Amino acid sequence: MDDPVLLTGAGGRVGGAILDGLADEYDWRLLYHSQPATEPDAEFLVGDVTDAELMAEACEGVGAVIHLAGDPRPDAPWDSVLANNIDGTKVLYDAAVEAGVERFVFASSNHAVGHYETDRKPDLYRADDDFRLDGTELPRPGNFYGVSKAAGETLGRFYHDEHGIKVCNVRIGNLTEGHPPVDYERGQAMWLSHRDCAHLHARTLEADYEYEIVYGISDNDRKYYSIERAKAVLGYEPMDNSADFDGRERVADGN
Ligand SMILES: NC(=O)C1=CN([C@@H]2O[C@H](COP(=O)(O)OP(=O)(O)OC[C@H]3O[C@@H](n4cnc5c(N)ncnc54)[C@H](O)[C@@H]3O)[C@@H](O)[C@H]2O)C=CC1
Ligand SMILES: O=C1O[C@H](COP(=O)(O)O)[C@@H](O)[C@H](O)[C@H]1O
Repeated sequence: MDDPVLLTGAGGRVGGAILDGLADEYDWRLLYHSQPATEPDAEFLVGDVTDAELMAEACEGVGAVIHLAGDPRPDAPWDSVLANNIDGTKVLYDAAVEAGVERFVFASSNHAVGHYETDRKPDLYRADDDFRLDGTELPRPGNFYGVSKAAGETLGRFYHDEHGIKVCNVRIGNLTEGHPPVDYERGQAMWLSHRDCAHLHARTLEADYEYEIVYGISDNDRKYYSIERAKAVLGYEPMDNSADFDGRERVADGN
């Protein structure tokens, strides 16, 4: 991707992981919700994704959008996900299509499919369980936040079919820095390390696809999300595995 890349939610956790790994790799245009504490090294804007005029400005001349901005709380109330996640994504898609943006990468979530776990937990969190979701299944959100992520994926389906924009929905697992979640089997099964997060998003900017739903987790021994689609379509080559950690300590380097 030679053209500038718009990164919304740049000041958040996922945005930090992407910029840590890829700051020098792309010509970034960053969207912050409020004025960042330190001056970013890249071009930036401040405002809300529901602001259509600002999103038109944000999308002008960009080749790709990585859309992270939104309310990330699994227990977020309906009013918040409706405005920040659903309406914000729709406003940004409109601006991207109008500006002729080539591809749109959407931060979806494990919570879009949370209810597949209901009758299978805790077994599916364990390494010897071979149940896998692969992205072809229908959404089964476990909360309104998950509903908003399923809605974002469906908006992408519409804008792809209607306008031809390339869309990659990444159902992100649980991003934590340095080590997987401690004493949390679900989190270890869906851990996404910072470097795998950055690499995966680089692949979403480089690979050839039309409309995709992939899972964004590291290559954990415990897993119930398949990463085969991300490997095959995007060329994702994760480096980390939550099984290599004992609590906060890396005790092996299996991958
Ligand atoms: N951190 C994780 O493990 C996961 C994150 N995700 C998704 O990834 C995205 C980023 O998540 P995090 O970085 O963890 O959250 P975060 O809260 O650290 O970052 C989100 C950023 O978006 C901004 N934002 C929120 N509403 C906005 C609006 N209306 N307009 C402009 N900016 C707005 C916030 O100010 C914040 O800087 C979210 O869409 C979240 O749902 C999905 C699955 C897992
Ligand atoms: O989508 C998200 O998922 C992760 C993992 O969910 P959790 O319920 O196991 O914590 C969550 O940490 C993150 O905040 C959220 O945006």
